[in-house]
Amino acid sequence: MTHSSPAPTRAELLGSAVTALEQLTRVVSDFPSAGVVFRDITPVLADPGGLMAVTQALSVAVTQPFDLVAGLDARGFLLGAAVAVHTGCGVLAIRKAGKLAGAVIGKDYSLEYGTGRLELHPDDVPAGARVLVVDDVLATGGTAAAACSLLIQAGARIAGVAVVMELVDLGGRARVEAATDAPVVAICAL
Ligand SMILES: O=P(O)(O)OC[C@H]1O[C@H](OP(=O)(O)OP(=O)(O)O)[C@H](O)[C@@H]1O
Ligand SMILES: Nc1ncnc2[nH]cnc12
Repeated sequence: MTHSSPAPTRAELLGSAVTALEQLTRVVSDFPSAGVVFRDITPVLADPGGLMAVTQALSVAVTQPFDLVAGLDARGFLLGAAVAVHTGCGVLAIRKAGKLAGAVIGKDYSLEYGTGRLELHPDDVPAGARVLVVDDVLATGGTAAAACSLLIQAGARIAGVAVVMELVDLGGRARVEAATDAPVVAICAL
């Protein structure tokens, strides 16, 4: 008779990701502009255990069911695709302006170190789809709030917003919560 170990709990999956993030995140001062402390998770993603831990944690961070994952340009693409494969969903690319071909809807936003515009192909969103929005960092919340607004405009329902890291002092959570009633969950809050 074989004995398999029980599946890890949600708390264990979140804890493993926090450990990987603490060990592997690169912190860079004054990037991309003076005064910004940049939290770079690319070393976490380059590590097989780190990538798996963060993917598993993002996949269970929001407990509401979802049918589709949306990854936010550009680091959110890596995470969104990983979560989509892990959970058996498709993935939407919410891209910076001028990159998506064909009919798009767009929204201007501001973030910690500038301004931008996000775009989405509304035809890729099935009516009423429950979408999990995935990104690496929640800072001022401008990016995630704009993404939620676009998805809602396209006919989706937001299942939740899952991010790897929340920079709490920048107050982004309130901005996202103004755009959606869905839960906003960060694996780690700094
Ligand atoms: O909460 P906010 O203040 O909006 O900031 C968070 C956003 O900032 C970063 O993206 P960035 O625009 O630097 O793009 P990148 O992923 O292409 O580096 C990060 O990946 C988030 O998407
Ligand atoms: N401080 C920061 N580090 C990494 N990504 C960010 N996006 C916005 N602010 C950021």
